[in-house]
Amino acid sequence: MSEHTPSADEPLVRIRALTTVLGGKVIFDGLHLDIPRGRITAIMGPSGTGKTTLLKHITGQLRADSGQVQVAGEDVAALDRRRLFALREKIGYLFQNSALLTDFDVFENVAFPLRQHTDLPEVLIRNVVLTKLQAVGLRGAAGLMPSELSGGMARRVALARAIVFDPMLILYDEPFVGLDPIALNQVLKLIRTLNQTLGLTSVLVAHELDAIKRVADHIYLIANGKVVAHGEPATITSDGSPWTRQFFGGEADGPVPFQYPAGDYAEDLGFPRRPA
Ligand SMILES: Nc1ncnc2c1ncn2[C@@H]1O[C@H](COP(=O)(O)OP(=O)(O)OP(=O)(O)O)[C@@H](O)[C@H]1O
Repeated sequence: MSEHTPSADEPLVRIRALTTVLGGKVIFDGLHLDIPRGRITAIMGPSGTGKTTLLKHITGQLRADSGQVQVAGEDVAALDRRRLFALREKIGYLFQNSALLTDFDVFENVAFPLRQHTDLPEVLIRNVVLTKLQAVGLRGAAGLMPSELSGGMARRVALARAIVFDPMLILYDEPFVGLDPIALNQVLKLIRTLNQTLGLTSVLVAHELDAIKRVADHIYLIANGKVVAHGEPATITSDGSPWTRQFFGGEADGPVPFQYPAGDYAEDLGFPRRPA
């Protein structure tokens, strides 16, 4: 790809002065953020704050209005189509809904990206798929259909598929939603184990603070288009700032107001205006 060879302690993802406007709304307003290599980084923030949008910037699905998103030393916006696809092959993406193909069994779901993007012989496809299924503990489920899987199993199959190209980076978007405690623990354990054994870098978007505390090395809290807090789970949640107090304390009112901006209440109710 490029001639730039990033060093091991350079962040894998470097976001600088990112500004994004969608539908007339400012989502990011000069966002700065680093995703260090080999670590598990959690991105948290109120609903609609732009967490999924941030993941789309990292994969180059979305262009910024200004600022820069660098992945492995490359400016994502400057990549041509071919190099963008090459970059995307090195990024695994796990969605909340798992997005398995319902007409294909587990084996074929994991094999799908290999069949789409490579000419590997069947024997190698089989080898890769079974290795990935073994890594998520589901080699024995290769012949099951998605309808026969629990929510936790479906999430693990999707994870096997997300690592099929041995990515350098894996993006988890709401991976814990709807999981029972056992499945949640299995997914947490997998995120941690895969990060270590495959030498991955992981980015995790989620709302479940308890789960995040157990798996993430550090947390970015994003609100109003910027990073409002950053730190290790043990310290960030008690740093005393109004943002962390409201977000991690689950307070209904604070920097994120309870009331959506509105006009004058009395006027809305049709009361006569009071003289000034
Ligand atoms: N293509 C688009 N056009 C216009 N607005 C968009 C578009 N995509 C996202 N948005 C808006 O951008 C904001 C951020 O959306 P995003 O899905 O990134 O938030 P989020 O932090 O992931 O939210 P949640 O926690 O609820 O999943 C939302 O207000 C959303 O409505």
